[in-house]
Amino acid sequence: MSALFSSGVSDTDKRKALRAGLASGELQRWPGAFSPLVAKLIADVGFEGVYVSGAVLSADLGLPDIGLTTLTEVAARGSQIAHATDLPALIDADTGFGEPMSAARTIAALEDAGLAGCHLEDQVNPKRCGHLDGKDVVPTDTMIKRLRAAVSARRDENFVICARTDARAIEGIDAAIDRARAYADAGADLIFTEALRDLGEFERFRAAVDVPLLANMTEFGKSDLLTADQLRDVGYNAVIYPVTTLRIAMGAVERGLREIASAGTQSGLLDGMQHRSRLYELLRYADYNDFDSDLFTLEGVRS
Ligand SMILES: C[C@](O)(C(=O)O)[C@H](CC(=O)O)C(=O)O
Ligand SMILES: [Mg+2]
Repeated sequence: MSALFSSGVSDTDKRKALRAGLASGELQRWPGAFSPLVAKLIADVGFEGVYVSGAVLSADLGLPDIGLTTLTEVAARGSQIAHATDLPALIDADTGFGEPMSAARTIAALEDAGLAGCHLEDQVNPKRCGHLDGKDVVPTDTMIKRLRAAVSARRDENFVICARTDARAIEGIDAAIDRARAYADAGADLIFTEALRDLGEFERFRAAVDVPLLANMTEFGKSDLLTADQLRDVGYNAVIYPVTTLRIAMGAVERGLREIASAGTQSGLLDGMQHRSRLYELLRYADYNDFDSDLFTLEGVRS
């Protein structure tokens, strides 16, 4: 069981766990945590890791996902989420927050923040959601510079640097595969294959690239929603559900607010709510009480 106050597993050990998961041949499932509390729930339900989404981080601040957030904001929220769980957390670093030297600094900041890895994408700035039209990619050699800078700044060799290619929707699948190969040669540990259409495209990617691959099962986008079994059978190594928990929560919040506005009470909503006792269980309320009473007893002994 994890420690109180913060994670009981060191950043180094989480990174080793992430690497081991990627090498295990088992599909690593990383739902997005929109808060530290959600990260605790993800661990409790039994997933292998936690994802910290840029789209969610922006939306949570009331902003669209168009590259407005700063490294400081992303690293700070990432740190809160990463330290709330014993699971490794992979964070969305967008385009690296600037030119290659800034991408390098991003890696240092995210390592310091306790993340187990991050992804950098080959979009131009300002970036867009990978499932929307109107995005664009930088030339391959520009992305390679971004990646090389990132890799050279890494101090913990186990920190996972994932390269995301957005090229499928712009240049087609063959170009996306060529880019993935080039990014792996530049030192990427994992390739995020953004906005592939269907199972056949995931299969093509898997057959063409021999580094670990990550699938993005985001809703209302360009990709079919494939099951974990389908992705496992194709040989993908990791899957993220980046915005899913936020969409579930916001759907419920909106329905609830409308009911309170119309019915004048929330009493019809109680069955759908997380109970106070379940919240306290997740937060380990009783363990904090024990900790506190131990302290109290200790003081009693001293006086
Ligand atoms: C994975 C992603 O980069 C994110 O920020 O979570 C988004 C998800 C989304 O907007 O649905 C993306 O795919 O660009
Ligand atoms: Mg993103």
